[in-house]
Amino acid sequence: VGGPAMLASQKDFNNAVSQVKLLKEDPGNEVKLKLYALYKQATEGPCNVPKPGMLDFINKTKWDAWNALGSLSKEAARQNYVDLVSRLSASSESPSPEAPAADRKQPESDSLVVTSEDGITTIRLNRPAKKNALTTQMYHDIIAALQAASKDESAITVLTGSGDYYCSGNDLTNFTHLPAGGLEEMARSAAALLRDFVNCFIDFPKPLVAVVNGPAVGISVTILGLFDVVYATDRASFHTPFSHLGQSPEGCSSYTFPKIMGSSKAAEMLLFGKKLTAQEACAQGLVTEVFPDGTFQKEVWARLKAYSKLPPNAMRISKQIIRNREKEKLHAVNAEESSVLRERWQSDECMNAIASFLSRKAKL
Ligand SMILES: CCCC/C=C/CC(=O)SCCNC(=O)CCNC(=O)[C@H](O)C(C)(C)COP(=O)(O)OP(=O)(O)OC[C@H]1O[C@@H](n2cnc3c(N)ncnc32)[C@H](O)[C@@H]1OP(=O)(O)O
Repeated sequence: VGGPAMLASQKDFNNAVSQVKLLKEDPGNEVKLKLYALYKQATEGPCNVPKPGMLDFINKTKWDAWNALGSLSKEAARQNYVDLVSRLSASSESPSPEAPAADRKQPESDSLVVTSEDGITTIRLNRPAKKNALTTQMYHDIIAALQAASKDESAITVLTGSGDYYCSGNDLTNFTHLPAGGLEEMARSAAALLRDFVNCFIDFPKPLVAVVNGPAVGISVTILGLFDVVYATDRASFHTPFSHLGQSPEGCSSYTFPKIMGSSKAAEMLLFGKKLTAQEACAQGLVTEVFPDGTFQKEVWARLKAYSKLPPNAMRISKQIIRNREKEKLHAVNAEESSVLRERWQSDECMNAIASFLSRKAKL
């Protein structure tokens, strides 16, 4: 998806190692620890040396930082090291510390806005005139934004929407741009994109928060089961009209929804398209907390800013413990859901439903 970004070379890495020694300002212990861990990972690979004893405090702290990088590849660690040094060099030359996302590759279109501030990377769906419906380009951009956020300096990542909707799900006109290979090829490439997109949520290593600023439809609802926390305005609703569209569940919801809310509540949503209010979604465990619309943004962001000051490694590790044993299962579910949808998208039921929406005969 989108092709892998070019990773830093050994020469870039060696230059960065020399550059660290020339930094004008001491970057502080936390950053030095991160540099140490990345250096070890880049040169020796994952930590497999014995853990120092409790009283060997300094070496134990260093070991913890290295070990927290888990199975990060040598190449990715080298890239992260080079990025970190380049940020440190830039900030020791310029007085502006508020640009942690300046080196982030910006999305290809204005329909997605990615910012990083106060330890929070925010990915904002920005197509309010179309209720933030997800175009093919937006899926690619969200994948890239999540990949960048997983490596940046922020502690927490947030997905939210601009305007009155959170997201109206897949842009139904995505299905009207038939490639040369016809419907079959369209369904194949959409299924591959869906699988990559959902995999990024399954694998995302940091706390991931949905700030649901309005109604949510389709895939924007199903992936909520892969978020760590979901805050919603009391104006939000949660709608998965798959049967109406001749489609079937995705985003691992066929597994996460029954687990979260019990099989019969999940079936009412996923089979019959029952739309939940924010309060109902909260009572069923899909939403963490509902806020009055008037104070939603203020209350939620104040809370997230406070959470973003918590030790980031502790949050990552806690997330790993909570989620890791499920990962294999989730990847299998995602693969199955994507493959079933590949068939569904070629069905008459689905084509008729989409044609009906596009010709304005039906609204959900
Ligand atoms: C490759 C991965 C594929 C993953 C598959 C995922 C499956 C899903 O996500 S299924 C869910 C698909 N979504 C829908 O079916 C929602 C369709 N939209 C609606 O029913 C309504 O637009 C609404 C209930 C969301 C909002 O109704 P409202 O009356 O308030 O506003 P509208 O005038 O209808 O919308 C404004 C504007 O936005 C366009 N639009 C809204 N949603 C979509 C959409 N999902 N796809 C394409 N376009 C959408 C709508 O057509 C209007 O456009 P115009 O102003 O140009 O008429």
